[in-house]
Amino acid sequence: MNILDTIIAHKKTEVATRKAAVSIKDLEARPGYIIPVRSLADSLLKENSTGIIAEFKRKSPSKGFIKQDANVSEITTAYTKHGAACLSVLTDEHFFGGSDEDLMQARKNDIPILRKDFIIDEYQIIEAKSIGADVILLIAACLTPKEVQSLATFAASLGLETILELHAEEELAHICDATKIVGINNRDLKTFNVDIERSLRMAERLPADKIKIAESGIDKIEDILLFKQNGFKGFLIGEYFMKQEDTPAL
Ligand SMILES: O=P(O)(O)OC[C@@H](O)[C@@H](O)c1c[nH]c2ccccc12
Repeated sequence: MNILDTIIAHKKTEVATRKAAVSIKDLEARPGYIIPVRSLADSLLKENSTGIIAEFKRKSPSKGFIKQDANVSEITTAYTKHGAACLSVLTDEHFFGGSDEDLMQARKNDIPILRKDFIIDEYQIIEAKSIGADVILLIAACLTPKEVQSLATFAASLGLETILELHAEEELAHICDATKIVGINNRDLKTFNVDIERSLRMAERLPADKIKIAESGIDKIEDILLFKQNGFKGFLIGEYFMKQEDTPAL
């Protein structure tokens, strides 16, 4: 089993446990459920947008701990103050050391928030809304095209946007009407190899009407300029920011 298979197997058990513990009715009654949703698409298409999607990530299976004692409130507020277009908060506990609580703390910032997790079930989308997320991620490598279509349509019915994450050309068939934002992950989630050029190669193959985001391994302004020249509107950056002693100016 590769790491992605391991994560998904674990996620299935986790979702079953969560479903048994908290009913959908209880999720819908949470205060976060009724707060207005902020649009990532609108934020990225603003003329003066930095396009930066700044991620809060304590650890990852590929890197281990990046910043174990990181303070989510301080870091996400600094990201927002320095012009991030969106926050991304890992909520997966087991592999990434995140939590729903982290996202709820980040929610005090008035910009869109991506719930970064491995979504395989509608329940997790209701959960995302209940903790104040605006955007969810659907990863093509662990879903069928039909599942993407159905989960993205469900998210839209709750007012949430979806980023469809692609890595390989074979996954282009996962693109559907319900997903207007497409992220290209430069990191292969099965091997952890990072190749920045991947975004550029895949970009040529994407329909023109999709908003394009480059994800992972970005640590230079030159990378961002190159992505911009190739039509990317968003740049998802985690490790580079999390490794800084001070949160860097954008
Ligand atoms: O830390 P990086 O290399 O800047 O990458 C951020 C983000 O792209 C990465 O965390 C990510 C992209 N897709 C994912 C899916 C699940 C977990 C994590 C991810």
